[in-house]
Amino acid sequence: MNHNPIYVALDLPRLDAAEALARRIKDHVGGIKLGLEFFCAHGHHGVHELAKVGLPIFLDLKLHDIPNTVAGAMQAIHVLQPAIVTVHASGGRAMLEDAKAAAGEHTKVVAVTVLTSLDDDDMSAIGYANRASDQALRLAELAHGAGVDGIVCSGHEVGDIRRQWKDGYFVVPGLRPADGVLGDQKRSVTPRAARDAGASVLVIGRPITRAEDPVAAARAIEGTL
Ligand SMILES: O=C(O)c1cc(=O)[nH]c(=O)n1[C@@H]1O[C@H](COP(=O)(O)O)[C@@H](O)[C@H]1O
Repeated sequence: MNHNPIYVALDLPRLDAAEALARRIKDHVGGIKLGLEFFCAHGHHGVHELAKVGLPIFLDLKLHDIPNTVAGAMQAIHVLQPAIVTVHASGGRAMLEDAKAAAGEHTKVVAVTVLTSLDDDDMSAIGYANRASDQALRLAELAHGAGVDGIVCSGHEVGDIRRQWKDGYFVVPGLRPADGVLGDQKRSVTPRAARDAGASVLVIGRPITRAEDPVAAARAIEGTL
């Protein structure tokens, strides 16, 4: 892979700290992911500030609402020109179609299938009959049919999904180096395994942001790819 597929998840409460960390590690990652924690705290201003670092911005808003509302939200973020935006695949086909239609020309819309923090026990507790991997495959098929650019899934199912959707754009979070602390992630693989299975983007947060030396951690992970 020529370009660096790592998007660092800057799930940090402080804007100055997020910006400083992004500048330190920018030569070892390919993009910056800003999620709900960051966006709820710093909004458009925060995204504009982080965009100054010069890396593509992945706006992980995980939109999940009726089609009209999601389309309106997509339009409201045009001005931020994100490279990638997330919506939930379980919002349904019409929502996915309208999200894609409302997205900016250069924004990839990717649909979250089954969160990497969920395992098979969680699935039955939520009321899904399918196992997590089967449900991820099913939602990937729905997203493909709805015409979005790709999906978010775990490294456990990205290989199967890649076989069925050859040119899809696949974001894989929940990644941990071989000796990494899982925390709240339940469907985890190593960054290298996810890349080998067909991931387009590797989302990595705490293994870099909470490392004693984030630059060394990012460089070490980059070196395994
Ligand atoms: O959409 C996401 O990026 C996402 C989907 C998912 O299923 N699991 C998941 O962990 N994420 C995000 O990926 C990042 C993972 O962070 P770490 O567990 O710290 O590496 C977080 O910002 C999550 O919000």
